[in-house]
Amino acid sequence: MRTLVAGRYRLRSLLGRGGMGSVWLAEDELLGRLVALKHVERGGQARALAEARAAASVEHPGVVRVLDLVRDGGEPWIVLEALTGRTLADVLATDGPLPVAEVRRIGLRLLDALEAVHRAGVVHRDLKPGNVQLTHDGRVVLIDFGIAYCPAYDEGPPDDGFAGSPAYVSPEQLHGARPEPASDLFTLGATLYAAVEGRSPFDRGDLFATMLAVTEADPAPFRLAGPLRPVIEGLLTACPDRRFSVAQAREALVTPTVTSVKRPMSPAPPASMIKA
Ligand SMILES: Nc1ncnc2c1ncn2[C@@H]1O[C@H](COP(=O)(O)OP(=O)(O)OP(=O)(O)O)[C@@H](O)[C@H]1O
Repeated sequence: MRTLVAGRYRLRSLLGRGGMGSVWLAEDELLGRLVALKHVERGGQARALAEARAAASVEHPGVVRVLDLVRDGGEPWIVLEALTGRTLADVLATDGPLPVAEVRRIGLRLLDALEAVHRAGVVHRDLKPGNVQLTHDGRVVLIDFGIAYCPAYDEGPPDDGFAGSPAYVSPEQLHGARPEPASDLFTLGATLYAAVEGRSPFDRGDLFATMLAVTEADPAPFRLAGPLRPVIEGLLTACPDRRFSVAQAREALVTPTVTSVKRPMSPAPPASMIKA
């Protein structure tokens, strides 16, 4: 494994590995500071450029900062601010479900981040516990814009069929609908459910059953959410037009007495949309 990338970034240690590639802690030897380097191993230069542009178009403390996009031996590396801490997924795996007050704080910070993302015209499309970094200084940061939709650069809706994480996507994503901000609010609901209940609301063990649950079933029973249940249900409303907006979710999080919203049904996805 090379240790110096683009003649400047000295790789120090592996921070994480996902479906698209690996993320390294590195030292920027020119400026003498630490950065995170994401080696985009799948999808090549075009995918890396799309990911870097989508994240770079948002300037907000709740969104990972993109510093550069470099090539080394023809391979793309995204240079990101180095975040401390762990992902929400890691925290849940080791510590179990979080207290209501902490989930409320995370929810409010993620709403701020999503508002900035949507104001920039971007749809993240992959909000889930594994893409939320909780830093040591209390930041809640949205990472991984690998499948984000950014109309300023994308010519049309993504042609990748279903993309996202089945246990967290919205029903309309499963149907291949044009990406809309409302989808990120559904995935926020699924993420907050997981944070307070300790598991995905729709994961049924296998891919097909999980996708059916997203489109047809109610979330798994609430046991620990307490006052957060109404806002999570409002966000998990199947019909995007009736789903909670950022403003409604924020209001329900700060005054958790909103009446519970019944989650309407939506049709199952066509079999052609389902990838193994
Ligand atoms: N800027 C950063 N600072 C510190 N750690 C990071 C940073 N970005 C990502 N990571 C770590 O690297 C891991 C993988 O990052 P990321 O989710 O961007 O990769 P991916 O290949 O797109 O993953 P996935 O397939 O899970 O979506 C994250 O879970 C996180 O632990």
